[in-house]
Amino acid sequence: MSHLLFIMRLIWRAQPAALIRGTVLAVAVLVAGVALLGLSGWFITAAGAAGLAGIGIAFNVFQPSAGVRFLALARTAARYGERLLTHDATLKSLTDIRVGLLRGVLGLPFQRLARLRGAETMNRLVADVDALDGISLRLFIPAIAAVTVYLGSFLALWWLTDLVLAIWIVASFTLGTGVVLVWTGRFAMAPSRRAEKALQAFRIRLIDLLRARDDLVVYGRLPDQTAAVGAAEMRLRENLGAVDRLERRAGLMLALTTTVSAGIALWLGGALVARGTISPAQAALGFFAALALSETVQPVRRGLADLGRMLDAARRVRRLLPANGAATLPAKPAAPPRPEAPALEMADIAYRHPGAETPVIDGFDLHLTPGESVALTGASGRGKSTVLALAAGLIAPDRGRILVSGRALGDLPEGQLRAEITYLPQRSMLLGTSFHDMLALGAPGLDERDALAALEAVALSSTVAGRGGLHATLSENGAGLSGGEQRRLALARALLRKPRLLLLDEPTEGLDRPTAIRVLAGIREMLPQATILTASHRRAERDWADRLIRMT
Ligand SMILES: Nc1ncnc2c1ncn2[C@@H]1O[C@H](COP(=O)(O)OP(=O)(O)OP(=O)(O)O)[C@@H](O)[C@H]1O
Repeated sequence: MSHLLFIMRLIWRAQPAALIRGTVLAVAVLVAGVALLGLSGWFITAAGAAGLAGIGIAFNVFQPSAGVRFLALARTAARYGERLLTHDATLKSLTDIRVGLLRGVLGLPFQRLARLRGAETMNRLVADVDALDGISLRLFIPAIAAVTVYLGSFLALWWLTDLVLAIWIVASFTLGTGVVLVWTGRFAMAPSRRAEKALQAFRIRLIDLLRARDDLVVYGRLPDQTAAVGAAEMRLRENLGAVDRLERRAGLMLALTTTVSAGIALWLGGALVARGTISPAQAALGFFAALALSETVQPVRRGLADLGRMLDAARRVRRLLPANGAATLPAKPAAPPRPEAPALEMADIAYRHPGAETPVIDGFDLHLTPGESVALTGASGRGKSTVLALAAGLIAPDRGRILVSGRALGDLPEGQLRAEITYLPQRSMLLGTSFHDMLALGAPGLDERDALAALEAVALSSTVAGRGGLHATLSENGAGLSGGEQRRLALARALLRKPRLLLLDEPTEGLDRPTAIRVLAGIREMLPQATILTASHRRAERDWADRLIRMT
C-alpha cells in the first residue's frame, strides 16, 4: 500500500492544480447523478400526488423539469471535463515518472545495468509505468469522490427527508459496497498479478525469440521457444479471464447491494410516510438517491480488480526511481590534468565481482607513462577486462587507488572523465542507421573528413565506399557488416573521441594478421599522444605494444 501512496504522491505533485480540478469535477459528476435521479423521483411522485389530490393544474412542472435538464447537462459536461483533466494530468505525470525511471536505470551501477536485460528494462519503462495510471484514475480519484458524495448525500438526505432514512441509505451503501470491494481486491489480487507476470514473460520470450532466431533454428529449439511464447500467452488469457469473471461477479454483488439498500429505503420511506414524518415525494427522493449511489463505486471496482498488477508495478518502479534529490549531485569543478604525472596509476587494487567468492584481482599495481602503449596479457579469466573497466570508472575497486593524470578517478566529473578516457569493450552496440550516425555517437557534430580519416585508420574506407559511402543506410546494430567490420567501426568511433587515455579490449580480435597490424598502426597514427592500454591475446597486439604486463 505504501508503494501505491508513494506513486500517487508523485502523480499528484507533478500536476496538483489539474488533479484538484479533476477531482472536484469527479465529485460534481456523482453529485449531479444522485441529484438527477433523486429530483426525477421526487418530481414524478409529487406530480402524481398532486394529480390524485386534484391540484395537478396548480403543480409547477417547469422548475423541476428545468432542474432535471440542467442536472443532466451539467453531469455530461462535468464528466467530459473530469476525463479530460484527470487523464491528461495523469498521463503527463506518468511521462515524468518514465523519464525519472530511465534516469534511475541509467544511473544504476555498471554491474547491475549489465545484468538488466533489454526486454526487462523495456517492461519496466513501458508496461509498469502504464499500469500506474489506474492508481489515480481508477482508485484514488474515484475513492475521494465517492467518500465526498457519501458525506454530502447523508447531509442532503437528512435535510430533505429524514435522519433515519439518511443513515440507512448511506450506512447500508458504505458497508455493503465496502465489503464487495474488499472482496474484489482480495480475490483479484493473485490472478491480476499472474496476468501481469504472464504478459511480461510473453514479451521477454517473444523478444528473445526474435533476437536469437538464428541460434534457435541452428539448435533446433525454435519450436520450444515458440511453445514457450504460446504458453505465456495462454497463462495471460486464463488469468485475465479470471479477473474479468471476478469483476463481473463484483458487479452483480454491487447491483444486489443497491437493490437491497434501495428496496429497504423504499420500505422505510413508506413507513415514514404512513407515520406522516415525510411526504411520498420525499420518500421517492430517498429511494432514487439510493439507486443513484451505485454509480459511485463502478470505477473503483475496475481499479480493485487490477490492484495486484498496480501494486507490483508500483513496487518495481519505486525501486528503480532515483532517490529524491540524490540523483543530481552538484558537479565538482573540473581539475586540469597534470602532464608530468602518470597517465594512469593503480596502486594495491583489489576487486571482487558481485556474487563471486574470491577477488578476481588483489594487490594489483599499474603505472602508465603518458603516450605509451601497454598490453595486458595473461590467460583467459585473469582479470584483464576487469582492469580496463576499473580504469574506465565503470566499477569501483574494493581497495586501492586509481589516479588519472595525477587526479583521483572518483573525483573527476563524469563529463571530464568521459572526455579524457575512452573504453572499447569486447562487444559494443552500433547505434544509428548509417556509418555516419554510428560514428557520430562518439563525436557529435562529426566532420566528414574526420570520419573518413578514422575509417582509413581502421582499414574500413574501402568497405564504406563499397556500401555507398558514409551516409549509406545500415541495418540495426550494424547488421550486414562482418563481425570484424563491426568491431573496426566501433574502434573508429572510439578514436574519434580523441581521448588522452584509450582502453581497448582485444581491439583486433577477429581480424587477419595483416589487417590487425594495419589497424594497430592506424590507431597510433590517429592518436600519436594518447596513452593506450589494451587487453590482448594476439601476437600482433603484443608486438605492437611498447610494454607488456602479464596478469597471473
Ligand atoms: N560481472 C561479473 N560477475 C561475476 N564475475 C565476473 C563478471 N565479469 C567477469 N567475471 C569473472 O571475473 C573473472 C575475470 O574476468 P575478465 O573478463 O576480467 O577476464 P579476462 O582476463 O579479460 O578474460 P578474457 O581474456 O577471456 O577476456 C572471470 O573469471 C570472470 O568469469
